[in-house]
Amino acid sequence: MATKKSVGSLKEADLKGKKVFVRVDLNVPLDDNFNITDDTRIRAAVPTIKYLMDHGSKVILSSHLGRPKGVTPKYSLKPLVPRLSELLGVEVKMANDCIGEEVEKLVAGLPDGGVLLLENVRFYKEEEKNDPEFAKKLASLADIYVNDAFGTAHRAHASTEGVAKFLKPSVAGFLMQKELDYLVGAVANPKKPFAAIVGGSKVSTKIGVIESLLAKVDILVLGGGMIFTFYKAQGYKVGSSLVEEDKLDLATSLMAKAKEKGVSLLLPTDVVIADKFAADADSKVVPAAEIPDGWMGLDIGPDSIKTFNESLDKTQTIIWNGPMGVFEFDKFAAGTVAIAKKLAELSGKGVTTIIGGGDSVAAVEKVGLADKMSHISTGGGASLELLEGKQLPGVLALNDA
Ligand SMILES: Nc1ncnc2c1ncn2[C@@H]1O[C@H](COP(=O)(O)OP(=O)(O)O)[C@@H](O)[C@H]1O
Ligand SMILES: O=C(OP(=O)(O)O)[C@H](O)COP(=O)(O)O
Repeated sequence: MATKKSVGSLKEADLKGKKVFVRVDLNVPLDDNFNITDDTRIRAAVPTIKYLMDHGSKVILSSHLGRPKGVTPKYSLKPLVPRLSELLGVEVKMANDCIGEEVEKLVAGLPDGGVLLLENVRFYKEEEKNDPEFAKKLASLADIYVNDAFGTAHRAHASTEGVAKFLKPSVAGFLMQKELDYLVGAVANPKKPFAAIVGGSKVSTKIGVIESLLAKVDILVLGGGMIFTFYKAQGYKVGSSLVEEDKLDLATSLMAKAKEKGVSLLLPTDVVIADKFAADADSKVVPAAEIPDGWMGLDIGPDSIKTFNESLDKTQTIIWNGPMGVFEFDKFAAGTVAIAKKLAELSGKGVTTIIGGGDSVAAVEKVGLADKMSHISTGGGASLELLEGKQLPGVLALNDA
């Protein structure tokens, strides 16, 4: 079955004076003093909220923060109110709960265009259990449901899935639609040649993505910790690099599958090795097949960067998931930085560049190139599931267009 891409549109909904329950993903990182260290997800939620405000809706925002077990003040959404208010240009009201009488009163007092933020929906265990009675209580607050929480769309929870059953219309917000357009649309009908770059630590977490992409791409570039399993499968010495011994046959079969499908599979030809897993490790560049005992590969080497760049120059669509090396250590960030720079450069030339969530987004942000890409996903797990060809419960629950 094709992944659901088309869902009811927010633009078709009658919004004036309506109470709209909007599930957003405001699960942002906070430091020990409750300062927001990355507000990307808040900014990404703004277009839908503003649209609803401008169309006279009473906006009820719901989100989770972290993974609390019961009511946990540390996971309150209150610290987000000032930034949200600033971005929206209104004073956002905060509820101390997400259901119940006090919340109902606050909703009743909302003017058209007003915004109320409900407290962390995961303070109730019923949320993650997708309890229908709890979903019904959430739904009873509103007339319409909008799901804009792409980052949580792979969870079948009460506020992301259950609530849609009790409210009509239930539609996707603009962020959700944009994520689907890129991660489903661009991948299903890419401008060709189409390349995927897959990195990250382990083959095991990316098998589904690699298999699914092998059916679609012209070029598959592999980097990160997973390459050593591919090297070992070819009989190379890998020193103390990360290897998944139980995935050697799988690596061999993925290489065979690429050949069978005519996909150009590119593995790094040289690697940056280290004498220990540390920021201050001794390092040197060696050919991929010559990693000495006691050394581990932590980044792709300069020759590989050159070859990868030359291949990427020929493409029209690129999707990237997973860093090329241990980019958290500056010494081993060059491969990841080079790929980020190449994608930024190609975006400027009209190539569609999609960053599929997770650590690759952190890497692109670290080098300040986030705004140069065609699309940066706000969901790690959710984008991975989409790229694997899975359906997202939060999307399936919405009314079809
Ligand atoms: N050669 C390597 N050896 C060990 N770890 C690596 C290597 N290359 C990358 N990594 C690590 O992989 C992690 C990201 O992996 P993963 O979670 O699979 O990526 P993503 O979050 O983008 O999907 C990073 O923390 C990075 O340090
Ligand atoms: O941060 C999130 O996921 P992500 O780290 O995979 O992008 C989402 O807010 C989902 O959170 P969850 O994984 O606790 O359900």
